[in-house]
Amino acid sequence: MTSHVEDSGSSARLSPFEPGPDGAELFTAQGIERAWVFAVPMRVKFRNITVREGLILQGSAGLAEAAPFRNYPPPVAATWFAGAFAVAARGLPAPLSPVPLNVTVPVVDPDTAARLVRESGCSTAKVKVADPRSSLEDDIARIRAVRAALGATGKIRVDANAAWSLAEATAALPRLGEAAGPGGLQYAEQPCQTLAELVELQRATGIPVAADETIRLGGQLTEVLASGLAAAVIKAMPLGGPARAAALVADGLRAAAPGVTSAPLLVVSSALDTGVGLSAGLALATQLRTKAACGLGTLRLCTDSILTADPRIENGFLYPVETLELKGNLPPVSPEVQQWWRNRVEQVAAGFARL
Ligand SMILES: O=C(O)CCC(=O)C1=CC=C[C@@H](O)[C@@H]1C(=O)O
Ligand SMILES: [Mg+2]
Repeated sequence: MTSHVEDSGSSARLSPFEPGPDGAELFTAQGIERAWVFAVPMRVKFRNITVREGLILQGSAGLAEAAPFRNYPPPVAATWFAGAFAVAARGLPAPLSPVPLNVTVPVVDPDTAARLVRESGCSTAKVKVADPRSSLEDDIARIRAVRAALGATGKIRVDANAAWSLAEATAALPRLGEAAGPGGLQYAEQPCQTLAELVELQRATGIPVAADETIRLGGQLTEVLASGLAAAVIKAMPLGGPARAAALVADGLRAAAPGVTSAPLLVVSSALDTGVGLSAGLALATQLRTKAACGLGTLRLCTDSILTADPRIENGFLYPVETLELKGNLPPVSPEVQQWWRNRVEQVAAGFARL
């Protein structure tokens, strides 16, 4: 069920990044002084990813992360780059607050799931479900193991990454809620694809539902905030950086206010970022003053780090790191990966030129 990444390749990799001609022009216009490409192996396969890749950009205010997933469409990738340009040029607000975390439980066997929960110190767990490589019975066993490790008072969320039809989700969620035991599920994150399905599912099952892909890929943050869904998953860099993400949330909540009686829980989550992107997540959580456990504990899913010091996880909280500094002695990224990111930046530059 779980594919483990080879030990031999467990080191993070980092190389200076040479943009192509259009990318170089874009970087100069955006005040980017230096850039690097990174590749960090994952401990376990996570949403089909075994190596997390992306760019680190340095501007006058510091480091920023531009790491849209390879399969992201160009406009979503461009928004992510725009966010990185903003962070590199203007920096993050200070000071950043520590935030409570959820432990992220990938599609692993029940014993591994329980161990991840126990090691995390978190009182909220987010369990990945509905993976094509596993069954509903596997999901139920994983959730039971998580409940046993978490104790009766912990909260359990599940994330289906839009894998189910409305009918499948309507059948599966009550069973997962039962497996979660006391209190059931805190919420189910993106069980189905469309916002209409999510709203109908929450109404039909009475189980709280959160939107994720509808926001970060579908661009429907405002609609989600007005929809009556129980929670909204907000990711700083895919939404154009922490300042823009916070502004979009504030605008959306203002617009929704007259008709919506209860605002959704705002859950700031990682995009499997390095410590650079996670710092932007901390900035967003600080600005939104969200009390919900954040999905920013994902460094545990990686084998290694590109920074000399990362935001620190302690007792289920993430604490900011004062200075972001890249390690100086990492092995280089493969030519194929470097070329892929050169092409990605050329494509993003073409999009910016059309604006
Ligand atoms: O929210 C968390 O606990 C961790 C982050 C996480 O689950 C994700 C990070 C990156 C890509 C996504 O597919 C995935 C998610 O769907 O929320
Ligand atoms: Mg999600």
